[in-house]
Amino acid sequence: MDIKLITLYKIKMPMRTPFSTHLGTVEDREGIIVEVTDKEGLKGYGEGVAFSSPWYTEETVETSYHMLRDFLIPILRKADLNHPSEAGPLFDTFKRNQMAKAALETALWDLAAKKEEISLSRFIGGTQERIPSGVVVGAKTKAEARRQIETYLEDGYQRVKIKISPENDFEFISDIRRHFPELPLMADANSAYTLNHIDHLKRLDDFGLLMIEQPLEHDDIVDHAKLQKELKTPICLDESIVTFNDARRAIELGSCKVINIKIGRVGGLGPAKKIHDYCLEKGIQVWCGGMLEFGISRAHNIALASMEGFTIPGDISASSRYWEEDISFPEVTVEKGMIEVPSHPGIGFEINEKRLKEVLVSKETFAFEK
Ligand SMILES: O=C(O)CCC(=O)C1=CC=C[C@@H](O)[C@@H]1C(=O)O
Ligand SMILES: [Mg+2]
Repeated sequence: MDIKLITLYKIKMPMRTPFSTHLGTVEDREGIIVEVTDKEGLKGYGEGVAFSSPWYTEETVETSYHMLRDFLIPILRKADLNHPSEAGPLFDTFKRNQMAKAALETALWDLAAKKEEISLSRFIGGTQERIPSGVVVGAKTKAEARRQIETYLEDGYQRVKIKISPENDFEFISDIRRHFPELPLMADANSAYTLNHIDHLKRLDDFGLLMIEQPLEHDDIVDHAKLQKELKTPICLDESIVTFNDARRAIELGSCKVINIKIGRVGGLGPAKKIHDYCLEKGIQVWCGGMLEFGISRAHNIALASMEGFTIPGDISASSRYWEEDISFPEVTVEKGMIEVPSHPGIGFEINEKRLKEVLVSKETFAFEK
């Protein structure tokens, strides 16, 4: 792919409103932007979506940076890649660290699509020109959740996801159902329950949730299979699916009826596409998850979600959901509940250089000699 240099930008930006789950609250979002420049001067962009601390998965901004600088960029230096799909298997020489791998791998996909002068969506086989948009409410109180939902429905979002735990689930969900009986609603537990909560969780079946996301442990598929047999509500796996084989095994065991595909969590666009294709073949529904991300990762999500199997609205919301001003432009907007898939080459968004400078923490460049 004739790479000339790679630049890592570490950035930090305040969120418009803090995002809370039972595991903690994010107020300032740190991240890594990866810029890969080829010998013609074309630039591809990826984003490291790990958080500052390891509350969601074991990765952090610092572990991702370490992996990129000390392992992934060096391995890419020695390789002679012809196509971005070769990066995933190459990076799998190293165990896990999926978000670090995805940050670099997605930049290669963007670069390759730009070289072909087609949109990333078309390059990966996307077929949808517009994708349905859902939004996540990360509120601490039910009054705040209700206020946020009202605003999001006015903005046209097609589906709402709320964060739950055994301490707040009935209070939140029954309040929302009372005010919004027809709302397409789902709940994300981020592993707040155990199998001892089976009877408690069965009672949630009455609320007509679209699905419950990751109720049990972050690395479990066995107990989820037991739970799914007891619940009418479909289980969606998020944290448990880190590789293609995790998805294959979970489907074989009956651990879920839906999978949330996050490019960062599974190590890149190549693995994300492979999981999508397998789920489509097996009749398992998929949707594209979010990581409170900046515009680069959001753009990759839009391209992924344009693939045939992504029929459920994902956690892909407008840039303004999280940011006063993003590091890319144009802003992602939601019109009548839909986001347009760009048709420009690559991800179809440009870097907002002024904003990038404002939020920059550090910048490091790695030259490739060949
Ligand atoms: O990016 C978005 O809009 C949604 C983000 C979101 O819901 C999540 C991001 C990261 C960790 C979690 O709390 C949650 C999820 O589990 O999907
Ligand atoms: Mg989740």
